[in-house]
Amino acid sequence: MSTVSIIVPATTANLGPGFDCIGAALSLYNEFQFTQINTAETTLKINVTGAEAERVQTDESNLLYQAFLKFYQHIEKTPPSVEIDIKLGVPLARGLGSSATAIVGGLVGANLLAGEPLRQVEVMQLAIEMEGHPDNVVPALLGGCRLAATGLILEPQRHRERREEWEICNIPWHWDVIPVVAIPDFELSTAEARGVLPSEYSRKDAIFNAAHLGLLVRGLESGRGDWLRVAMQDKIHQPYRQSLIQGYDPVYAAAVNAGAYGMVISGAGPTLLALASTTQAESVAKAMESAWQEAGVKAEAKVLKVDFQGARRTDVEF
Ligand SMILES: Nc1ncnc2c1ncn2[C@@H]1O[C@H](COP(=O)(O)OP(=O)(O)O)[C@@H](O)[C@H]1O
Ligand SMILES: N[C@@H](CCOP(=O)(O)O)C(=O)O
Repeated sequence: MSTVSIIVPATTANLGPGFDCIGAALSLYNEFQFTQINTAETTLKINVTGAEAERVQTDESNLLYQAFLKFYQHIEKTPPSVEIDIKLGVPLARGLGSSATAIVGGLVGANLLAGEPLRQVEVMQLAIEMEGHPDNVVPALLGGCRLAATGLILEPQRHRERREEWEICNIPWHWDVIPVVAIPDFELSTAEARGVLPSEYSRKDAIFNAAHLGLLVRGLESGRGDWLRVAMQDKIHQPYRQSLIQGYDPVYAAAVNAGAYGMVISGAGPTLLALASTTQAESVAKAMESAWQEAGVKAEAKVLKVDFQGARRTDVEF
């Protein structure tokens, strides 16, 4: 019988203008333990603890287990019987990458149990395939703030474009840029929040986001609040999602009035993310929480750190 324990950080994806391509890992964690059991037939037992534990499936449809199965399918081996313990620290369906923790957790746990036949880059590839976009699974796996892009190869004879492998770029994060999240007590599924987005955009909006993403990267690196204030604006997803988030406008006003550089929707929402200096972060958190409460929504705000390690094993010392 062998056991591995890992933690996987929450993420905040998009950061305003970087829809589907940039995200950062945060100091909020899900913990997963995998115990391999030797039985003739493949069996599964899942135990879940923590807030909203009853909302997580404990059968084969569990997303963590789906990722575990995908790993074994990929290496063309029969999955072993396993008991999985899940300790939830990342709230579900709030735009903090709970699904990414499950996908990364299932793949990393399976890889460790199997004796690490896959390299980290291969695990990452599988995770992106499962999630459908890289901006939450990549920082969840690697930690830090990461930008992901692929090259496209034209295949004229087949009338299509094919993706090359992902290029992952580490985006330096200035020590005085502090992530503050305000998490409301209602859920918004990523699928629903993607469903309200248009399929095409104007050239004006594309140029707006290209410029703002460039400025965001330099703002995060330099810690320049004047750049971040402008850079966090976006025309690709936020204008369409704000109406799904009751209280967005007053919480935005409260965050900026309390000294935040700016505020954006975290991932697909409904959590709202402000970036602020160390000296302002606590007051920004309090202001966001109260504004949300005044708008009739119970919410909890947290001053977090960027997690620079990503998914990691916790049952062995390195
Ligand atoms: N620890 C977990 N174990 C299993 N499944 C999970 C876990 N965390 C999240 N999920 C699945 O992911 C879903 C939420 O995904 P999603 O709507 O993308 O929101 P989020 O923004 O939190 O990633 C949950 O409803 C659940 O099905
Ligand atoms: N780019 C995606 C990110 C979804 O992140 P999540 O944390 O909400 O799962 C999107 O905005 O749809």
